[in-house]
Amino acid sequence: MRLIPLQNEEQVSKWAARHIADRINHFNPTRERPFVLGLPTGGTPLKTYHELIKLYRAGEVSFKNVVTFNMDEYVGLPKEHPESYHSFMYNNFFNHIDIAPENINILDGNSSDHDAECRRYEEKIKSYGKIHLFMGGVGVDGHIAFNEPGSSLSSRTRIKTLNENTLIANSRFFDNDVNKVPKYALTIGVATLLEAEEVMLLITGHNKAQALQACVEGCVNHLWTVSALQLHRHALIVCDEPATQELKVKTVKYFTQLEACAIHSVL
Ligand SMILES: N[C@@H]1[C@@H](O)[C@H](O)[C@@H](COP(=O)(O)O)O[C@@H]1O
Repeated sequence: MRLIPLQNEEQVSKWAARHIADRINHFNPTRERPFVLGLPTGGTPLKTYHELIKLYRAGEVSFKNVVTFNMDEYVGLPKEHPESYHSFMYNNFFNHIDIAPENINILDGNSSDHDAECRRYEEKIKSYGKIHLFMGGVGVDGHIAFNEPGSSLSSRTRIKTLNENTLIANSRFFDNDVNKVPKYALTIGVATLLEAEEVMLLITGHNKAQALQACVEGCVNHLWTVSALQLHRHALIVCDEPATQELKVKTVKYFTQLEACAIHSVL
């Protein structure tokens, strides 16, 4: 695991955007051999999307030969709803870059057969071989994508019931009315995420401090699904200072020193 402790959200988003651009450019994708990028929604990655758009406009990266897979989508919310993850992705990212529409993959939360939709998604990922880089965020209770506490660490893409914490946290996007938040979502599984070649999580803010601690210092535990990252060969956590509040000083120092002198293997 690499932990990149930075000062603030702005630094986190610039670091993450630069990392994604570097990975794409190093891969040198073509139409026949695209770069496959996994993407999240949420407040945390918003600034990273803005930074990626800036890099694209500056000619420093192109998404022409990039295929994307989103982590999750609410069930039963129309695609056009302003809070659907479809709307989020198009409004905040896809409409501003040169990605081909046919290269965008987002789970369909309105399909008539959710199980078949989830199977289709897994098969589509497999058809590209693997996801090269999956960016993610984390919930206050340590969930990744919508893998709520207690989710199997070997789970695949499936329908999940959202727990009360998540409904309350996400009600901020639904007029602060918990009853307006969809009760179910389709989500990639923990195992789906772990199969990506590299996973980069963005963890910012005081309210994520316990999740970061569980991820870096805790035991691998299904109650904090983010801790499954410890099983990944190339897990990368980019965090700000407020998020490190629950970590031991020793832990932060250790990872800071590692970054200062590390030689990173090429994936
Ligand atoms: N399914 C999403 C997660 O993918 C996201 O990481 C989490 C935290 O979002 P935020 O970044 O807004 O705190 O929210 C939702 O539950």
